[in-house]
Amino acid sequence: MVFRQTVIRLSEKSKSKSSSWAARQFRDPYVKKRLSDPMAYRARSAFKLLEINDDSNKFLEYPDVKAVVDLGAAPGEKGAKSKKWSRSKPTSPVELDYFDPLNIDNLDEKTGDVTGRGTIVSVDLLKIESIPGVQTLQANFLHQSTTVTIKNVLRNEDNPEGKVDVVLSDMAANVSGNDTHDIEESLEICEAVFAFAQGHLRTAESTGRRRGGVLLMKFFAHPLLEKFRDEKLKPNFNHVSYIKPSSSRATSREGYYLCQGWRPLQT
Ligand SMILES: C[S@@+](CC[C@H](N)C(=O)[O-])C[C@H]1O[C@@H](n2cnc3c(N)ncnc32)[C@H](O)[C@@H]1O
Repeated sequence: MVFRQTVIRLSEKSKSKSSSWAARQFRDPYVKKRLSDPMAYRARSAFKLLEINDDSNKFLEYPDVKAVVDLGAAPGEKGAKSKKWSRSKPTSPVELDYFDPLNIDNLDEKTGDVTGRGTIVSVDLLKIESIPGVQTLQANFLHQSTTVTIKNVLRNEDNPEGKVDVVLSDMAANVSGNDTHDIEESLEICEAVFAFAQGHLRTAESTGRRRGGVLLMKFFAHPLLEKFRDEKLKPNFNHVSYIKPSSSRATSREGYYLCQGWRPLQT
């Protein structure tokens, strides 16, 4: 498997730039254009992420957020069907075929240079088209070797332990129609994501922020998932909330747990 190397250059300039991330995003006419046209987004999750970030004390925008792991990152049906998603050379800025919703790499769309403050690793069973500034990995997250690979990608001289500041999981198995089976799969994925957080998430204490160390995960509503939240998430995070973004289909039983402030019971 091939990785596109992220160029990491930490500068005061890029740090201050990133703090006004959302404001810039919404002022940017090209982003506005893409917001007005959902088909121009590679992934529907970009909308959910923007919405959740905006409504939740903008957890992605802290300058200390330098490593993000994005699980289940391949575009959904809508994005994949979009013609605009092809990798052909864009003829004008509004036809750019990528959008990094995290923007932590501060990609210069004109030059293609990446001058950001950190690393994004995107993982999916399906192939993810390359995104400038993002390291993509086609792999089964449930395999232990995937975790090892992610850690190796995250490791660098600024992050020798391969720690993560934010873990995002939009992973979900295909709905089978068998409720018991679908819930079991959702639980299995959530347990695996939690186990990854246990090994890799930076603690709130080490960031000096009560809400530092963030895990945002998709789940399918069911009492077993509530039990998981009460037994695993609540005791290990300072703040856990349930989120149903308006951009998530009302008919879907999907929801998100936003867990902020990792304070593991056992390290
Ligand atoms: C809801 S889709 C993600 C959609 C995408 N984030 C978007 O908004 O367009 C769920 C994704 O999780 C991925 N997935 C499910 N199980 C996985 C696993 N064990 N390892 C990696 N990816 C997985 C699927 O391949 C699928 O692309």
